Amino acid sequence: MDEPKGPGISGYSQAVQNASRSLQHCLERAQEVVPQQQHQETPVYLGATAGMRLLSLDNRHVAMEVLSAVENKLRSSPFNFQGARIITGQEEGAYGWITINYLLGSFKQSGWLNFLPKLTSIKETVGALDLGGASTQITFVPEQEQSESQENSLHFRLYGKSYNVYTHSFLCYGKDQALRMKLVRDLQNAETGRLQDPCFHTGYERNVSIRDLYASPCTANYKQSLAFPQLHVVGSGDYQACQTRIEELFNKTSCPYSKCSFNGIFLPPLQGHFGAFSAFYFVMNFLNLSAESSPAPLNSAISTMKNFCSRPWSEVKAAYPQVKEKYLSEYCFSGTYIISLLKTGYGFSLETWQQIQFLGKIGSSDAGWTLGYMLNLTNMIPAEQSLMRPLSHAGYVGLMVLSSLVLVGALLLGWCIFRKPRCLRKGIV
Ligand SMILES: Nc1ccn([C@@H]2O[C@H](COP(=O)(O)OP(=O)(O)OP(=O)(O)O)[C@@H](O)[C@H]2O)c(=O)n1
Repeated sequence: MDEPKGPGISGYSQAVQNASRSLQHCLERAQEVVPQQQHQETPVYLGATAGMRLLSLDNRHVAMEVLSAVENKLRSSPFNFQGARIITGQEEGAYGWITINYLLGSFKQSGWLNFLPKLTSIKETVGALDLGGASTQITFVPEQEQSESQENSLHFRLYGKSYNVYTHSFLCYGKDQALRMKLVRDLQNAETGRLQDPCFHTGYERNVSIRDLYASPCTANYKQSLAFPQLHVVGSGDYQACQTRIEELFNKTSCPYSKCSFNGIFLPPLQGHFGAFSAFYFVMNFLNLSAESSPAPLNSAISTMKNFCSRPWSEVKAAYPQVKEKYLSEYCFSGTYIISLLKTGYGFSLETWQQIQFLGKIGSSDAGWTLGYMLNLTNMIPAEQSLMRPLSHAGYVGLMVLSSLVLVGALLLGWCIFRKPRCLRKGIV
């Protein structure tokens, strides 16, 4: 879901209109894909994520209005609408983990997919890294079963096996909110409305409304009265300086546990392979750093970013005329943010970076929380493994012959008992 624009009424009605427009588009697409005779029996669920969690924190009433506008639209669709709700960060992490492990076949350990040899050859489950616009999630099965923080642990029983899973969702650490947080921090020392920003290319300029910038619960605490209504951002394209500013977003000063990621949040030692999807993939794929067979090592990812950020905006724009300007202008920030989040935030090293695979799709399905949400709501993942093995062809034929013989025998016996044919009567009487 798109992020809320701001607390002004026009911003909110804009958010409702945007939600309604994207939904209309989704419904039209679904009506094309699902055969018409199956529309009525096709269940539809709607889950909203961190953009709506933030809107709800800021103005619960408006968030409920958005949800009810969406509900009305879905109710009037030809599908079997089952409900709309805002999911928690913990659910978002868990469903992302379920999706990728379901698609990779890790729960059944059958390894039925062979197009991702690196991940499908693994016997254990794969960790999930999800990056959105407003939040980011990390979810994996740690080596140690006992967790130091109950609020980060989940227990699943799937196909007869138990999983103790670690998960955490960082609200405000999606890439759009992280950029806002960086800008308000930069503003703290600003004397004028002009800001030199190393996370944008040289020659790039953007005006940002100060009111919009502070309109999110992620930035509200930094609010200060400024003499200028607009921030004029001017790019200076410097990866190293950009990284230094971004790293200030991760507070590593105190940790009440044996180990933390940042902001005092428990993180057990990283374990196994990870699939990184959503914006992790969009950005790394654009930068050619997501090769499925062997992702670029951390050092080459850093040199790619250094080189990309230093390119003048006019050159970047000319090289990628097909990419939306909003996305293109932010890839320097986003790529740098991804490296900082994984390296400084979660502590991936040169070695463990190699365990990350950036994934857009697995087979033909999107990697993301939505499939896991649907599998859970429709009870499609059993808690216990079925003990019945499917019959072989020979077994099936044998069973059919045996049941036919039993049936014929039963009919004959019935005929003999009720009709008492002469042959039998003679023998019996
Ligand atoms: N081709 C694309 C598509 C999306 N994005 C960006 O990817 C992010 C994630 O978008 P989305 O998957 O829609 O996640 P959200 O719904 O924003 O996730 P959340 O609410 O959990 O933060 C957004 O910053 C969006 O601008 C991108 O860089 N390139």
